[in-house]
Amino acid sequence: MAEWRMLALPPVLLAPSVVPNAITRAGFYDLTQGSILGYFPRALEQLAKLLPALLALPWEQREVVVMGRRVQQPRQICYFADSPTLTYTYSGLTLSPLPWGSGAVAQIKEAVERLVASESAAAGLPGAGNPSSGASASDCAGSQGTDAGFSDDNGGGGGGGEGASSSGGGAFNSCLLNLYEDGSRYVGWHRDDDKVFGSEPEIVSVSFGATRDFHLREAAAGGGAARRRLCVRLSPGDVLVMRGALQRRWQHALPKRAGVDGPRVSLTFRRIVAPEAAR
Ligand SMILES: O=C(O)CCC(=O)C(=O)O
Ligand SMILES: [Fe+2]
Repeated sequence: MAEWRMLALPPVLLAPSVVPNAITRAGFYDLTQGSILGYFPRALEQLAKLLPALLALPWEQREVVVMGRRVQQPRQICYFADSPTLTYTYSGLTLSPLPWGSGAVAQIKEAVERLVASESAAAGLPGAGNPSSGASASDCAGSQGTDAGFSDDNGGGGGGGEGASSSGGGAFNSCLLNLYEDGSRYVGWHRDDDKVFGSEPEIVSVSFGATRDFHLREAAAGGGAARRRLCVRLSPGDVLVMRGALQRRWQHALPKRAGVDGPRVSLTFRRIVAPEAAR
């Protein structure tokens, strides 16, 4: 039975008999051996009003290569970053970033950075950083007229001046957004363990629109044991932090859900610490 170690104060262990495979309380959890998951329900609920602006972004359904076959992704995506050099390539697809600008995505970015810093500090965890360090929405707003809307002074990755592990907190330098038009749209099991994000990436997601279930499972079970699994129900304004060994030891997915008619948008904030352009 899963018994997740909760890191935040008060140090409450989830009772397996009550919530064996779900996390419903706010806090940081160590799922296994430094695989950190933070869950902050409704933390950015006040930004749910931005859903119409998010839906109006230039979404694209893109083609990827899965096991040698070209297929359309079962969702739409949109990608933002600090600089045009922060491309992101996965499954044969290279994403070229849009600049943050000063709209909904920039607003959410700033709120996410503040939230992660304050929750990390409250839990006594590293990653408290300086919530307004590095590239902020106001930096970008003040830099219109530079390279197609990109700011001059923060290109090249390594946001916040942190080390290559990327778990150090501070500003995010990129964001992959997903649009799931209804319950037939999904993302399959995967890990966001690409080299560009460093060895211990921190990825923070924010959800808006329809409520959907986010699933996690151990990438490999230890010693012949069954893989552990976990489900987190994500509602508008919910924030999920993935840190430490989580991308190495666990996979995640957002499965199809019959009966969900409305769209869901997720923003997944990341730090590119080893830009593809620099290789
Ligand atoms: O939509 C979500 O919450 C998950 C998206 C995800 O896993 C990803 O963008 O890598
Ligand atoms: Fe992911």
